[in-house]
Amino acid sequence: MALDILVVDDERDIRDLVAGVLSDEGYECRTAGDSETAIAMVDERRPSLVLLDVWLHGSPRDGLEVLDAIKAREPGVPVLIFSGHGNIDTAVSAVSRGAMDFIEKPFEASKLLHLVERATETERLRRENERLREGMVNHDEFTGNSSAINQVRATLKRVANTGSRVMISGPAGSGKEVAARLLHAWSPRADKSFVTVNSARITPERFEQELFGEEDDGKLVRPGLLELADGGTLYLDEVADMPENTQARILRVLTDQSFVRVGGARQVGVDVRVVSSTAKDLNAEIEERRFREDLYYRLNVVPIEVPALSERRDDVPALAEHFVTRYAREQGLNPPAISPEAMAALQAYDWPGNVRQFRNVIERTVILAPREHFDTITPGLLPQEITGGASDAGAGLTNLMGVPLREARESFEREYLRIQIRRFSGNISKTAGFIGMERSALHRKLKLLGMSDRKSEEDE
Ligand SMILES: Nc1ncnc2c1ncn2[C@@H]1O[C@H](COP(=O)(O)OP(=O)(O)OP(=O)(O)O)[C@@H](O)[C@H]1O
Repeated sequence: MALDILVVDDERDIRDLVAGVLSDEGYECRTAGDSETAIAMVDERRPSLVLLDVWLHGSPRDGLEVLDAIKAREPGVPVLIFSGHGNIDTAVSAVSRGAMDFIEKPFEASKLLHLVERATETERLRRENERLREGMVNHDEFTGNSSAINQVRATLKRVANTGSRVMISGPAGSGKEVAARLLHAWSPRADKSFVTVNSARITPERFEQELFGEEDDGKLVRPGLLELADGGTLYLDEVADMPENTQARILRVLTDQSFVRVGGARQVGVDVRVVSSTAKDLNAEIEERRFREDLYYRLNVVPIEVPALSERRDDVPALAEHFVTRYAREQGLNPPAISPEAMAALQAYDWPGNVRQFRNVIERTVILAPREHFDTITPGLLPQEITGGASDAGAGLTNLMGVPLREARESFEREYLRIQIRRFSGNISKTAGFIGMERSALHRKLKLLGMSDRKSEEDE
């Protein structure tokens, strides 16, 4: 989509001339001849840039007042000022009130184009960033129907419409970013950017430039991530990794909704919703003085916890179906079924890398599966690390050859029940249902095998 520029000048010739030059370069132009039309046009659709004459004959508001009105509505929209010889002072004061730069009339088309290009760089980067992220992330839905995930989804829905800050905690790969994107997609900011600040990937020396952008002699050199997120959501991934001096500055941005670029002197206003995530225990980080307590309270208005996959094993079937379908399609295959034994192995495994590891395992399995008659995923197709338990059982069988049948049977039953109970997260009713026993009979059996666990009984 072309960048949309609003040209505001009371002289029709100038408006048409500027609009003509810009249209030839592929920009989309709207024009306004007076202050009120200009403001109405900003309200109608956020422009990528406004070119504004300081002198607006016959308008209720002059150029500086129009500038204020635009900045009050859309603080992130850059404004370039046209000035005549007689009013350079006004143009300079416009810059101190938030305009990006000014250009004196009469001007050369090349000079105008150069300034416009620089002024729209933020918008171009913002779109580019969005496009890249969309391609990369593939719009994962937040798959899963465990009560934990349903609860997360319900909280996201409830807070999406508010501007509240949200902090999402959970181990690496559990889906914190997927949850944050869903929150953004459900919020009124959905048509603006979702920008990620990846604290672990930015070097501490570059942090401030990345976040706040750079300015030289009053001119924007490079916009920061905060500006790219204007109107949208800023996702602070792993906040605990943020350098300490940046923590203090972020705190100020949250209070003022404005910041100063590196090398700059004036305040730049932004309207962002901040969502942060952490895999660390922030209370411990605060105690160790690595994370600011005041920032913690600012960010953690609505806490959301995404548990490890091993704590919500009932999400495994839905996730398996989701990823098997996706990767089979990518390979041009019909999605295969998953055998009950393979599903049991997937559910019993502990997934230290959580959903990310799960996704990678399914992708690898689908890619490496033999192409002929590939209609079902069986345990043999899963990586050894996942089915390790099953092959241990084979080794166990050899060991059992040395003991009487009754002892061997008990050993087997103990191992079998241990895995099944884990697979159903300790829920005895569900385990009993699956293995085909009455719940009370299963309790008796567990007692007999010396496996009854008070916790799982209390859980029911
Ligand atoms: N509920 C889910 N439904 C579908 N895909 C998911 C889900 N949770 C996680 N994923 C997948 O797992 C990958 C990792 O998720 P995500 O990046 O959100 O984790 P994270 O908790 O933010 O981890 P990290 O802190 O390590 O970045 C994502 O790319 C996504 O494909």
